[in-house]
Amino acid sequence: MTSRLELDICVIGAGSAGLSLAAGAAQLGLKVALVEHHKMGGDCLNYGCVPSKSLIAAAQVAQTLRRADRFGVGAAEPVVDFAAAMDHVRAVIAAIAPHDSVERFEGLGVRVIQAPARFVSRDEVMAGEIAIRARRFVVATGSRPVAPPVPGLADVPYLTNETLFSNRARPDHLLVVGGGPVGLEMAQAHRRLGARVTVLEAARLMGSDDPELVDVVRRRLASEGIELHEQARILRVERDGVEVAVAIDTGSGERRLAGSHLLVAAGRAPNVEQLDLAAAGIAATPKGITVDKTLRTTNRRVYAIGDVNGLAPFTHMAGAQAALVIRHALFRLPVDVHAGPVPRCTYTDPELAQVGMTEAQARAAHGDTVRVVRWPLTGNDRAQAERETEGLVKVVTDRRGRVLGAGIVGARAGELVQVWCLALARRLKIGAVAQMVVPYPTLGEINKRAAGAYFTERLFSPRTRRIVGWLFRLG
Ligand SMILES: Cc1cc2nc3c(=O)[nH]c(=O)nc-3n(C[C@H](O)[C@H](O)[C@H](O)COP(=O)(O)OP(=O)(O)OC[C@H]3O[C@@H](n4cnc5c(N)ncnc54)[C@H](O)[C@@H]3O)c2cc1C
Ligand SMILES: NC(=O)c1ccc[n+]([C@@H]2O[C@H](COP(=O)([O-])OP(=O)(O)OC[C@H]3O[C@@H](n4cnc5c(N)ncnc54)[C@H](O)[C@@H]3O)[C@@H](O)[C@H]2O)c1
Repeated sequence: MTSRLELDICVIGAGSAGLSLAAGAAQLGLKVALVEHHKMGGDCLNYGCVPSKSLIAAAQVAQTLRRADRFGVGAAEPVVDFAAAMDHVRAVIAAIAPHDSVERFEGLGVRVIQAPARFVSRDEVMAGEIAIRARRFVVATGSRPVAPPVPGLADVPYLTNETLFSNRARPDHLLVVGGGPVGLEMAQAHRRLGARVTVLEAARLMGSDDPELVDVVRRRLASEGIELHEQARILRVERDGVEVAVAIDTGSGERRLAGSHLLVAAGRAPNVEQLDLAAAGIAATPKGITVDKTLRTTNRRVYAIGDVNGLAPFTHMAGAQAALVIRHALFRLPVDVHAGPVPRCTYTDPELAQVGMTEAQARAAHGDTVRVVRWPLTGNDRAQAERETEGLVKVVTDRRGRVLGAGIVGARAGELVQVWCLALARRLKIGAVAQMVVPYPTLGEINKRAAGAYFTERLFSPRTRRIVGWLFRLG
């Protein structure tokens, strides 16, 4: 029997975006419902960030053992219990799950409804047997892995991020389709845990990142024994006994690669099919629900945040978009989703982090007036101490020194990039970072040194030397 609910806000989807929105709105005193048809926590907790970073951590331990002799500690080929590594992944998910749980959200005053939601009109949603009317709806239904249109793919068993972390037997040979963040993070983790790994990428690895920085990652992956095929067009996929075989066009002919497992990590599609968006007058493209700068859809009562709008498919951006909707819908403040920087980090080893424009984007926008400064990790004492000297920071500014973007490849790049996130968010000039006093010896010093490099030429120029000489002799 249908029951009715009248609310201030109805949030559809309990992933990173929906949870942040529901928690914020409920704590501000609104009557909120959160509708989720599957697992609380969505992709990030169950099939995305959390399991992938947990597996990467296990793989890092294995790699540290292998390379311990550089520190005078006996190196050993680690004995990897793959199922136990997956138990570790499960345990991390379980440790974080209470934070995203029904119990916690009900404790915050949110009505959690575990059912699929769909629009029935511009201002009503059906969630199972509950008809919900609300002043505002927020669609936060996320995305799912896409299967590329490869002949034969539908007829072979393959893994995606939704099934990979349930696999408890180490693949003998993992074939990975896609050289984006999912493909590369998981390729390296599996390689380090003892699998043979081959990556097949249709274009180039990490296509949206700065090629100079990607090169450092590429070299490391190859040196660890991962077979990388870029510009590889997959012709077909087929079964080969118990194995899966992929035929690729290498440009100079066909090549056949057989593996024990196939992971498809070839991009994402928004979860919109079940929502009956047309019933609510909400427009969408294959990339996601169409939103304006306030994250409102073509139905002004409805917002769309997180992966489902296709703007910036990252957990931190899902949270940031939830905060914008709270500002706009609850506090009636102006917001612009395009105004702030979008940082990202791929957690390969070395990590590759980027915020703001890459050099190519900056040159396209500002021409040759941009300035580029770099600082290598070899020039950092802490990196030397830890034998983590591969990588660099690269900062791009406009001609007045305003920071346009920064990219870092190296150990803990995701942590190191944060100062540049602040610089971009506050529209700082590079001098602000150069003047910062930071503890020695830290990896973070590379940021200050890169910023300092911007001024080196001018600081130690003949003109400055003349001025200093003159000033010094004055007294
Ligand atoms: C392997 C992997 C690793 C990743 N690693 C990182 C990382 O390190 N850092 C990072 O920032 N990002 C990472 N991401 C991306 C990140 O996971 C996503 O950007 C984030 O989870 C998006 O959150 P969301 O709330 O928009 O969607 P989701 O987390 O997908 O949540 C959407 C929720 O809506 C529910 N839902 C869908 N349709 C309906 C319906 N009709 N009714 C009710 N409920 C519905 C779903 O069940 C789901 O729970 C990773 C992604 C993957 C796949
Ligand atoms: N560290 C992180 O922040 C992190 C980690 C993992 C995933 N994510 C997010 O998850 C999303 C999905 O990641 P992803 O890596 O699956 O997608 P992606 O779109 O970033 O990369 C997919 C790659 O697959 C390639 N590809 C597509 N079709 C192919 C084919 N037929 N044959 C060979 N290669 C093909 C593409 O050229 C591309 O390089 C991303 O948007 C990312 O933001 C983030």
